[in-house]
Amino acid sequence: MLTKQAVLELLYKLKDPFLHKTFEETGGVEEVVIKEEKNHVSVKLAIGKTNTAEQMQLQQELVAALKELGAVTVGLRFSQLPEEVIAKFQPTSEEKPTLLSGKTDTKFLAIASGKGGVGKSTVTVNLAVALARLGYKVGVIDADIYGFSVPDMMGVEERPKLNGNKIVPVERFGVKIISMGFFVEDNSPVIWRGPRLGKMLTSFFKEVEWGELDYLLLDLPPGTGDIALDVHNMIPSSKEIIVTTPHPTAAFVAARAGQMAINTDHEILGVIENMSYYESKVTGEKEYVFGKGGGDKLAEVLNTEVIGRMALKQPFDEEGVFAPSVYQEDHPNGKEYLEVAKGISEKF
Ligand SMILES: Nc1ncnc2c1ncn2[C@@H]1O[C@H](COP(=O)(O)OP(=O)(O)OP(=O)(O)O)[C@@H](O)[C@H]1O
Repeated sequence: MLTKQAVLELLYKLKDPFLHKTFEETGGVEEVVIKEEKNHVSVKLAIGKTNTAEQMQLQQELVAALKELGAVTVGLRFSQLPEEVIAKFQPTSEEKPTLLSGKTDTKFLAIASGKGGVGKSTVTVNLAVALARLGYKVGVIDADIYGFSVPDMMGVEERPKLNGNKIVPVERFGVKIISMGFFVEDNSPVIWRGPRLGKMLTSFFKEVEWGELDYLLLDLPPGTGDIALDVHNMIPSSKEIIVTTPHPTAAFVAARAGQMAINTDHEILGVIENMSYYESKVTGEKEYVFGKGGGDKLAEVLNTEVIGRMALKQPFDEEGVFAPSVYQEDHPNGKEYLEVAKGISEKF
């Protein structure tokens, strides 16, 4: 039965993942609200340290346990316990250098688009694989938090493991991947709010055991909203690629994303025009099904160049390999991505 009493009993027994004391001892249960008619429960917990791998694990366990109690939807909010309470249980905490501290040789490459569905994630995934094919050590952060798709596109079914308090990214085609998709249950109704999403993203940099990386690619949320802006501001120094289709309207919208990159001091490396053309299987002729000129127009507006044009074409069917959006090395788009990756590695 989903009652406040039952939820409180459950919470009191759980331990703060950072302080290793029960929430009864730390006094960390701040709020429990139940909406009976919707079988919804929302819980506010104060913990020793927020946005850690341990918090993510606690979230997963908590959602599962609350559902077992009968909750259909769950809202979780975390905040930090007051310093004096933390000090009582944990006298010191040390700040370690991280990927975000600027003491890293990793090059950040963000992939942005003006709107959804133009192929931004497809470009991210294939550029990452192409850079790995060239021998670089590559990571991908799927920062498209609401619309995460990188794991699916690369055919990743497993979830990351923990090593101590660090998250070990999943590796596929030589690319290390981290995605919000790994921390959300399938079709989970967990409600993620704006600021929390931003903090989650920080932990993707700080709490993940990336090892040495030459390139870290970021699949940005589409558009120019808050999250996209948060992400732009969060990365210390990043070059950016803007993806558009050849349609003039798409390019017009993409220009706003480009402007956002410029406003946040991210240098634009170039434009990739995706779904540029369709090559007829019969005549070999190129048909410009989505129009022509969008990429060039965008590049002109942003004072940059078109660094790649990808055909409207699915990857080859490959027996035993499930990666719906990864182009093979001998695929026309696979070859084009390799050229783009070479160009990027020469410039950057
Ligand atoms: N060059 C291409 N040829 C054929 N299909 C493509 C191509 N590029 C992308 N697609 C398909 O188009 C759809 C949208 O692509 P994708 O998810 O990469 O776009 P997106 O811009 O990241 O969208 P969102 O931001 O909404 O997640 C996917 O189904 C993808 O497989």
